[in-house]
Amino acid sequence: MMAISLSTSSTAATGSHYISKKCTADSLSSHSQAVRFQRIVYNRNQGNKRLNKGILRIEASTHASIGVHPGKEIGVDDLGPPVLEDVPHLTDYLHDLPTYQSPLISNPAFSGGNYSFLGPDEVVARNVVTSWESPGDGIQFRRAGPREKVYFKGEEVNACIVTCGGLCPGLNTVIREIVCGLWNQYGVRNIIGIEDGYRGFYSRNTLELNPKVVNDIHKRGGTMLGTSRGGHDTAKIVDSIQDRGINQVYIIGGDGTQRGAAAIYEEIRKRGMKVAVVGIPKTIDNDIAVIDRSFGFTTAVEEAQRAISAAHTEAESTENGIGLVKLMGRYSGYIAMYATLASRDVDLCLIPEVPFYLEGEGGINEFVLKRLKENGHMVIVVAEGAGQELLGIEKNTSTRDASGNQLLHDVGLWLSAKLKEHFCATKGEGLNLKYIDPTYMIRAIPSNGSDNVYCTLLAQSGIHGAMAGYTGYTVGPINGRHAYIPIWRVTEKQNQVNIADRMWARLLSSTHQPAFIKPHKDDNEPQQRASD
Ligand SMILES: Nc1ncnc2c1ncn2[C@@H]1O[C@H](COP(=O)(O)OP(=O)(O)O)[C@@H](O)[C@H]1O
Ligand SMILES: O=P(O)(O)OC[C@H]1O[C@](O)(COP(=O)(O)O)[C@@H](O)[C@@H]1O
Ligand SMILES: [Mg+2]
Repeated sequence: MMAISLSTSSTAATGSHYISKKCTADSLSSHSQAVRFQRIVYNRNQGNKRLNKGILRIEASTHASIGVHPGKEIGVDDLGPPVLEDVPHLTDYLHDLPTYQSPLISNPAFSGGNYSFLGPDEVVARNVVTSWESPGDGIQFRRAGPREKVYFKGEEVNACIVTCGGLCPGLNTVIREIVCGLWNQYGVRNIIGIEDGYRGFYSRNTLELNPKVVNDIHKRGGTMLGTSRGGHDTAKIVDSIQDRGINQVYIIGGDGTQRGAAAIYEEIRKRGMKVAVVGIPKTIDNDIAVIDRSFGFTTAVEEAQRAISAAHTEAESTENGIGLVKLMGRYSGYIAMYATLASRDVDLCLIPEVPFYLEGEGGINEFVLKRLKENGHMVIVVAEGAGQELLGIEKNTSTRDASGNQLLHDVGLWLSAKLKEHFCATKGEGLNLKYIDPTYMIRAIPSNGSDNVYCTLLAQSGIHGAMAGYTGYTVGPINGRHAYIPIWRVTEKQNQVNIADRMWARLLSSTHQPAFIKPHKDDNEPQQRASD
């Protein structure tokens, strides 16, 4: 029985705001109902500070759901303003699906220890750093993990896995762990791999996957399934899913891929199919919003150290030596920033988020000459997307790849030429500049130990959600805990390095590089960049 009645009353004189709720004993057993209730309270109090001091009177046995005792009067502030950004569930559009006891209950790997299934009210908060004064935005995501009730019997699952977009260390590990997790934990026996990305759904054969086939793949870079850019045709993909009788789709890829996954989910829902769509976020650039970091990132940063060390060795072995390393990072400079922080040999790090300039006071030329004078050598790390505007690339006119991503010009070559030119003109002598561009070497490698563990968690979190009937979600860690995230959340914007954040400040204090704030032409006041 689901009977909720909300009644509100407020007295303007005192600013008290009463919300009382009467419901039957089992009415708020559903967490989403409890959260909806909290959201109503929160929304009602938004925009009116006085009402935040109001009283929420709970008159039902909802304490288990929202953590307070029945009948107790508590301030709205006691509850905080939680807003669950929930993910879709198959029962949102297929109302009478049967459920089954999770097979994990009798799995020795789980039942031997203190294993417990996740409750309906377990969530992960987006913000964990808040203040006494303000509890933060209250946004929460559903915690990932196994549920006691599942919506698929192992033997009825027909799963498929596809990898899309650029390579990333750990792709094979995720594939392996999805296969092994489905097989060993849920008794799934029908798992196929779609070859070569989205287009493989309708243009290629499939690979049969089982624990034996995937056993060693995590030791190799790349993806055993192949990948591609472009070629997403939603209707054709869903036709193929329907024709093959697939009912769980695991899609591993970056922001473009997740947009494709959202389109697939929408079409599947429109057709009323019992198919769970799971997005597993992947990108070497670490630019996926909401999640802590993307898998393969730490492996790439580690590999980048080899290039930076080589650049340093070359630079310090000659007079006026510069080692210049270009690292991946199309729109965000995370790899360059973390590789710089990890190395401590870097004198200058350039990223897309920080516009820079060469000439004049506070520019790169001045800094390079100064650092060479002080140390005799220097190391520069530049993210591939940095300074594109200086190379004369207009955002909307440049060429794009098959997925619509902007194709970049080589900022490393450009910077090498510019520095040599300036040094020769100023000093009348040559610069020993060695340009190292490891490009694909930092991503076409197997993942390191820590990324492997992370990939395992991602894969298993993804599987548990699909088995529990959730769909149309991306899985990933938020503040260290894995959660199910609505896909729109991770595609609405790309993460970029926040240069107002302390991590960038740490880098600046490690490199002592210029801030690239140009002196104002007229009054010598610093001119703030628009992006600051
Ligand atoms: N807006 C979109 N809608 C549907 N599919 C998309 C969209 N953007 C990209 N894709 C598809 O996602 C796949 C991977 O995208 P891409 O941008 O190359 O890599 P990534 O997913 O790593 O960002 C491609 O097959 C591409 O066609
Ligand atoms: O594989 P391609 O098409 O050369 O792409 C190179 C680009 O891929 C990236 O590794 C990012 O790829 P994704 O967006 O697919 O994760 C960028 O760093 C780089 O600019
Ligand atoms: Mg991308």
